[in-house]
Amino acid sequence: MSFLELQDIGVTLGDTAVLNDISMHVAEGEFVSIVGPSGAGKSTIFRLLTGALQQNRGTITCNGRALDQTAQVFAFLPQRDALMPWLRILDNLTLGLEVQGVSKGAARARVLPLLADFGLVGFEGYYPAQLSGGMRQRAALLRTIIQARPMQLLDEPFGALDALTRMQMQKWFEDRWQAARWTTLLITHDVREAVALSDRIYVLSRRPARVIAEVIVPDPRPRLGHPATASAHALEAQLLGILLNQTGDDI
Ligand SMILES: Nc1ncnc2c1ncn2[C@@H]1O[C@H](COP(=O)(O)OP(=O)(O)OP(=O)(O)O)[C@@H](O)[C@H]1O
Repeated sequence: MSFLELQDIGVTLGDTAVLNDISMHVAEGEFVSIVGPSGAGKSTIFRLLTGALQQNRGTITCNGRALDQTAQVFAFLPQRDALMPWLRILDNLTLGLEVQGVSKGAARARVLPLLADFGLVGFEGYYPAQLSGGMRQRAALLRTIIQARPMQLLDEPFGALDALTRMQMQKWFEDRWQAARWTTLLITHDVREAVALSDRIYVLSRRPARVIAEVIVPDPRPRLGHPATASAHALEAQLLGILLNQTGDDI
């Protein structure tokens, strides 16, 4: 049984049909990515999962039960403004736990041992604007992961980074994921990133989004830091071809 299951989800916002009969699933410990054209409706799926929006049609279940918005299934890394600029890094890191009701002291005790692995030792007292883009994203990822929720929702976590930092972060994240096997749903525009990190990839059409392809990535991990295999290149080309067929002028 899948951990998360979306069945025939339809969303209309105002007069705009955004999602059209979307069905997808994620198994426990699986890494699944969603790719699709700009404005297709990818983030809208996360808004449904986090309870910010209600679907017009279809069902979402988690472990076979209707998604209970109070069950705190998901740790969510939003696309923008992931860190509070007015809070020091350590306070940003503990924020998610404090919102769950964990005391500041207990939250710090959970965060501090992980700072080294996330490359943040010595930066606890800095404000987000004082860190590099890569460090800010590592902090945002740590704040998400430390919540120890059953599933991570990551919306373009590396999207704002320069190309070199993005590659370094992807490799770093692949290593962390391989060790921890967080159940993960990732939104990305980057097909290379999707192929490098995922077990499975859903491709959405342009709006109103429906699933137009589902591909399995068979390559063993770790994948990054090695030359990509011929099958990975072929998958990337296949995904790009599907996406380019979907995009008009709004890519
Ligand atoms: N309140 C609303 N009324 C009408 N349309 C809306 C509303 N909110 C969002 N939309 C539309 O829904 C579509 C889906 O938005 P969403 O942010 O989910 O796309 P996305 O695939 O995540 O985009 P991107 O890749 O650019 O981040 C967009 O085309 C947007 O214009």
